[in-house]
Amino acid sequence: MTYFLGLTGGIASGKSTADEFFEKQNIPIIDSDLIAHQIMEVGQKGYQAIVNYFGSNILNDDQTINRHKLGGIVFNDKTKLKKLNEITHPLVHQEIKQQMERYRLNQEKLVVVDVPLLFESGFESLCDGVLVISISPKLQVKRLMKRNNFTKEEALVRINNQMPLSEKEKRATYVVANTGTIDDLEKRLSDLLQKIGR
Ligand SMILES: CC(C)(COP(=O)(O)OP(=O)(O)OC[C@H]1O[C@@H](n2cnc3c(N)ncnc32)[C@H](O)[C@@H]1O)[C@@H](O)C(=O)NCCC(=O)NCCS
Ligand SMILES: Nc1ncnc2c1ncn2[C@@H]1O[C@H](COP(=O)(O)OP(=O)(O)OP(=O)(O)O)[C@@H](O)[C@H]1O
Repeated sequence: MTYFLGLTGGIASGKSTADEFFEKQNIPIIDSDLIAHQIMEVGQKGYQAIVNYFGSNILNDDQTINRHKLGGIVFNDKTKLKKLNEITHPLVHQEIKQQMERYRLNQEKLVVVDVPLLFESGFESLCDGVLVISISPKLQVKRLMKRNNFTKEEALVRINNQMPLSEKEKRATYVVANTGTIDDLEKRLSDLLQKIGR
């Protein structure tokens, strides 16, 4: 039986950094951010619906969707974020489920399913356990500002568009703090794999 480990957390809490560790252990990852990006590529299922709703001003010169610009729009307008979610989420969820089914059929032992909005979209019921990567609000702001070159205000807007990390921690099966170095995180994840026994 495949064990599906849901992986979630807040924006910039360290999910992708955790994925890098799991990849090094040859554990397959289903990456929903990547899937969301793929479905909005030119000619893919989400592209036209997004352009129809948001208009051609969100396009780059080569007709690809400018995600930075789109992010700037939706994270400052709840109605537009809701609309983007309505377009993208069914497509993303369908692809995640298909990938899960393929791994199940291949009798893969452990698969990590990285879904930033896992609890918000009720995905925990499809997972055998959920790991939340947690950090303090202060560190989250700091890492997000540094990675995305955001002002503090821009970082807070993104964070506040998500379920509070403290709420996610309450709902988690496992919580791993990413408050130290990346080596510390890897050690904690390694201990977790021992615990899960895979
Ligand atoms: C708004 C978009 C274009 C911004 O793209 P960008 O490349 O700048 O960011 P990226 O996709 O890498 O997301 C970074 C992080 O933002 C957060 N985030 C992304 N989408 C959302 C959302 N709809 N609501 C709240 N937080 C979100 C997540 O923590 C995610 O890990 C993009 O995030 C998007 O299309 N979002 C809608 C689809 C979605 O919900 N994706 C999340 C996985 S299902
Ligand atoms: N332990 C750590 N020490 C220092 N920097 C870290 C640590 N863990 C992650 N980072 C950095 O913090 C930033 C956010 O981490 P990461 O991209 O893994 O978060 P994420 O949860 O995947 O973000 P998103 O929700 O946007 O997908 C990155 O720049 C990453 O390199």
